[in-house]
Amino acid sequence: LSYPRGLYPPIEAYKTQRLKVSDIHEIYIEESGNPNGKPVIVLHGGPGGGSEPMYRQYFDPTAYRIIQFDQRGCGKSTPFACLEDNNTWALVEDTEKIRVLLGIDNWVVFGGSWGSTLSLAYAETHPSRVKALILRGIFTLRREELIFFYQTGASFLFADYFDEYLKPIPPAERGDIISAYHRRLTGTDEKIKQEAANAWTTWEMATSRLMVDKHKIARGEDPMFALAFARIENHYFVNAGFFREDGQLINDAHILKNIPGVIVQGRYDVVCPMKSAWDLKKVWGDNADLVIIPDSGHSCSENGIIHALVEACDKYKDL
Ligand SMILES: CNCC(=O)c1nnc(C(C)(C)C)o1
Repeated sequence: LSYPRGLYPPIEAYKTQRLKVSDIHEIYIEESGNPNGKPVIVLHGGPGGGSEPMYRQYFDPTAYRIIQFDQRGCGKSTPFACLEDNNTWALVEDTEKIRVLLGIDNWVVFGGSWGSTLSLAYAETHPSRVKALILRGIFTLRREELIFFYQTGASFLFADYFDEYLKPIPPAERGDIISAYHRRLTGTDEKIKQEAANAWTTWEMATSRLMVDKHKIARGEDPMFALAFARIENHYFVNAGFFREDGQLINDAHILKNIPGVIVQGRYDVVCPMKSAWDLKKVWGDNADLVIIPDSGHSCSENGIIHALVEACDKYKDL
């Protein structure tokens, strides 16, 4: 299969700033591209994954004012890996605070994986602020999604890496792996905490692409990245995403009916299986263009995913 569209060239931020968003949290914000361009907010995954310079490259830098930030407790936002006062609705309001700070009326909202979760939570709360949604690897944090990836499901396809993910958890606790990891990721034994963070993160890095990428797996051994990623992800999961009900983001997707959007979904995404993209499309309706990439997994760096995301960003750059 050929995917002619690639990333735009790497660019640097032209402005960075920090914004105090609560008594304890301060977030790090970057702007790049064209200061007078069409604004787009880029919501990173995880939660707790932090933003990346590569995320700027989906956008035509002459057309877009690209805004990124590190969500609470990760990347350059502080305090590092902090779970206190860290929840979905606080991040939705942080996104609004950034919009107001930057003097933006409405914007394109771009997010993959957890970033798609946060994009949906934001758009369903502030629909009038969203010109279009560009989403990848739909994750709505339903119980069935968490069970599939963290308990039983993906384990059938990546049985080898699943055994590594199980290693820090004794057999007696394997009936509820997310809770078992929670005890270790929030405990007082720093060695056990780091070992759990590395194993949790490596599981996700190993399963993120159609073809296992040893280089990507290495991120699981980056102690700082793994600690924030694992602690914050697990915290959101044990709290079921802080939603009022299981399936809230799908149930409320009728709110998006008049918002145009593109959903880019890898057919073989085992981290955020395509059922969630399908269920979302059925409620969001005709304004959602579902693009299933036949030979991709979860990662935003798969060739087919990049091609479709760059096409989607070009489609909305004149909105
Ligand atoms: C369930 N978490 C999926 C997610 O949001 C995610 N997966 N990998 C990432 C990073 C690219 C941020 C590492 O985020």
